[in-house]
Amino acid sequence: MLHHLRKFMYSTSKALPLEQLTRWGLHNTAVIRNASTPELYEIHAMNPFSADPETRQGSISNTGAMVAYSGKRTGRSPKDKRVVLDEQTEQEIWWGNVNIPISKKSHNLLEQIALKFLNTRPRLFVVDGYAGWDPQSRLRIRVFCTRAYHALFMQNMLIKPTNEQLKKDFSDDVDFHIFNAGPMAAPKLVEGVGSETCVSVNLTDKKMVILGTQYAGEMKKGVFGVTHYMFPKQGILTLHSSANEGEDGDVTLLFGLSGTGKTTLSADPKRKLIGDDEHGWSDNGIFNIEGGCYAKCVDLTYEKEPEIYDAIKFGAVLENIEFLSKDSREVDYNNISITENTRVSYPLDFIPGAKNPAVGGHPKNILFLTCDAYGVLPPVSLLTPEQAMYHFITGYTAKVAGTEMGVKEPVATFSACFGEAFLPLHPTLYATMLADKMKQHGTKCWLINTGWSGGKYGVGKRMSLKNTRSIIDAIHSGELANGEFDNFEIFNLRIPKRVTGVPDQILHPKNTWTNKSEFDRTLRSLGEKFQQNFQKYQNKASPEVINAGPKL
Ligand SMILES: Nc1ncnc2c1ncn2[C@@H]1O[C@H](COP(=O)(O)OP(=O)(O)O)[C@@H](O)[C@H]1O
Ligand SMILES: C=C(OP(=O)(O)O)C(=O)O
Repeated sequence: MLHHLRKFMYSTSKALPLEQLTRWGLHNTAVIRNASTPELYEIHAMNPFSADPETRQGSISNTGAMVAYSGKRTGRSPKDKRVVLDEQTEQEIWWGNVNIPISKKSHNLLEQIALKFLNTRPRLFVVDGYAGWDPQSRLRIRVFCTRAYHALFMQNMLIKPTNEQLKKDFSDDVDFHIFNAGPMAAPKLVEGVGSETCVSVNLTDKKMVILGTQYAGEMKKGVFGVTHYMFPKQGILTLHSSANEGEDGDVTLLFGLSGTGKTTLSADPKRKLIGDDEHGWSDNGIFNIEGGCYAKCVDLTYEKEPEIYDAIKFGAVLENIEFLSKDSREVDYNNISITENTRVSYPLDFIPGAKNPAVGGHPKNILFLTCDAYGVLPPVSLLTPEQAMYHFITGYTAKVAGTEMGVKEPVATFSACFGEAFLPLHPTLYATMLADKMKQHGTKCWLINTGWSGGKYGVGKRMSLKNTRSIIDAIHSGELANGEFDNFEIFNLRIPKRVTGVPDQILHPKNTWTNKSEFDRTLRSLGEKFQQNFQKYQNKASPEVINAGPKL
């Protein structure tokens, strides 16, 4: 049966030139490159509902999405990420907690182990695609992996080349390789490896090895990290943001850490989606780095997020969800027994009206989304250019449960550029580029709290999506920029007096707290945390930017 299937499946029309395999010592003969979605579904569904959660391939949902399980790791593993320290990277990289060094020798050992694994699997998938919609600066990415789910995921997340482009751009070398041997544990005996998981990047030789994690997000964020290294060298700023475009062509960027609302809020029926997570800002404007979206689907309902709900169909990949019943294959979005970080990946064009090509002009508005677990930051405030720099470098939010392993409830965190985990270079480099571009294009910047209101986590409630959406509508209509403002104490932010569709009393968060002195204490304590955090940037930031922070 398997033999028959193989003969049937492995068409040679998209075959990879042999030397592109042998140069790595790859001799697996069952190679499938840029497989069609049905082919991937057939392979994927061969082993549904295996008793062993580590190996179960998965199944298909009642709406036609591929359903897959990533095993033990259901979020990214930032503590297990390594970057090769060599002559080139030694001076360039922002070494520390985010970029943990590993020797070239160890990386090469991991690569050899991964290649052995790829050689011994029943089949090897190759995914070739672009990162970046701007033809002038796009990167050619090649992924080797052994699970149909990973192949479909990356075929969604990279920009799909036509058969002609495949021949022209992907026959020789490419710009970056990913060797995904995720189902195999990392050998702890290799120096520099800290656990059974290791994601090791060699920025000089442009390759990445994944061992001991099958969480698909590791691949897409791996590509993002590389663009953060390569694009700024060409004057292109990389952004951990979503982007959309209004009827008049005005572009908005929505920055934010995981779970703050980039994907949810950028899917807006009144605006065209450019992308939900990763963008570049060049002299030509904004371009999406990806070909697809990767949305959280915990508690998803049609009523709250119709565009995302409807995107869960044939060609989408649902990761780590449970069914309401196995008979119906209907998905239970409220079930978090596997993880809170249930996800769905789908191509951009699954969102009605998404832009193709996914590019836009220079942004008119930038929204910093922060999910404040203390419930003291206002739902919206307008930032001066100096405050914009301060808050960009600070990158305050609460990490919500799920996306990173080990986070169980919201934890206040400061993540530079709203994406510290993906920055190979020092944050002030990206912050300076942002300041220059904002100044050049007259971009306005707003801080939006999509987190708690009426008290901290456990006491208050998450800001309603309806109110956040009304706030964003009022930014887009120009109502807020032209309206009146009050001053918000300690942080000295301008908060609007009124926003259409939003109750006046929630605009100043103190009004939503029953215990006012507790509010004052919590606000002051958050201000202190900001100041403490900013100390590490004190000698690199200008006095104006330092002065734009909270005053106690
Ligand atoms: N006020 C709000 N604004 C944005 N998202 C909210 C809000 N309240 C609840 N949410 C939920 O928070 C999650 C945001 O996730 P997502 O948009 O995928 O974040 P990101 O793309 O930034 O990682 C979604 O599950 C969304 O339903
Ligand atoms: C997929 C990820 O990003 P986000 O949560 O921002 O979508 C991730 O960080 O693993």
